[in-house]
Amino acid sequence: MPRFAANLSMMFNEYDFLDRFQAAADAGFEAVEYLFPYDHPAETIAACLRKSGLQQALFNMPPGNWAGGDRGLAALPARRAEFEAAVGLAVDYAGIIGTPYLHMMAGIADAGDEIAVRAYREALIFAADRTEQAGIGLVIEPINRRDMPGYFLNDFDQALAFVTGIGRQHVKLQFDIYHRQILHGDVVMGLRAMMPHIGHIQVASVPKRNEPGTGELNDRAIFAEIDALGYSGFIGCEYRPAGRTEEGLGWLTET
Ligand SMILES: O=C(O)[C@@H](O)C(=O)CO
Ligand SMILES: [Mg+2]
Repeated sequence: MPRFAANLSMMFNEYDFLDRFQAAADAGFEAVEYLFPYDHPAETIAACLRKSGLQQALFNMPPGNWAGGDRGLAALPARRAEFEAAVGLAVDYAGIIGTPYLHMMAGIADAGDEIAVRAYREALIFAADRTEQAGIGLVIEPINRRDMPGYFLNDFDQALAFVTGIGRQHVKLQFDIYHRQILHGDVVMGLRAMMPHIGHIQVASVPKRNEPGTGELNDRAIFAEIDALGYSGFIGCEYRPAGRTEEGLGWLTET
């Protein structure tokens, strides 16, 4: 049975962000992930983890101006200085919070534009160097363009090519089952083919992005496959609960 991390950006939204840690622990989770911790001092987040006895599974590097439409900066050459500062801040936070992985978002850019591709490749090398020095894993995640229109990294083979192209042990793929199903389907074959390069996995039902087991996929069979493939990390529960978070956790005990 895989181990699950509550995604505090989507789950437990009934509570203030800092209270979501204890709520996740009380609900039986042993780990958490979230998009961005940067509204709070890293020491405060670390204290929440300690107090609730939770492990940190993953968080994202600062994405630029999220409210203004930014979804990462890596493929945007004009934002390079801001990107480098974002990597620095994320690594500083990771040093205090502790996390096995940081997720570098790509940004809104044309995946066929050579300038964006070059910028992304260079950004990936920069982030790989900084995270390697800090002893942290780095992941990149293909995201479907229905949820994130114009997102640069929107294909699993494209993402895998960047991972294998850079050829660094600590740079891996973030395999979000929800995005995989929307983009390509063939989830189990994708997991089998890519598992040596997968650093982190996330799950939600398709198409509603609710609790696992409520959509078009047989999530239980997929979890069994992930186990059989020897994945030892956490699966991030990156879903929007259909109702109150705690009331929708039956799938966790049934898995
Ligand atoms: O799947 C997603 O959307 C996330 O994992 C993310 O990092 C950006 O929103
Ligand atoms: Mg995801």
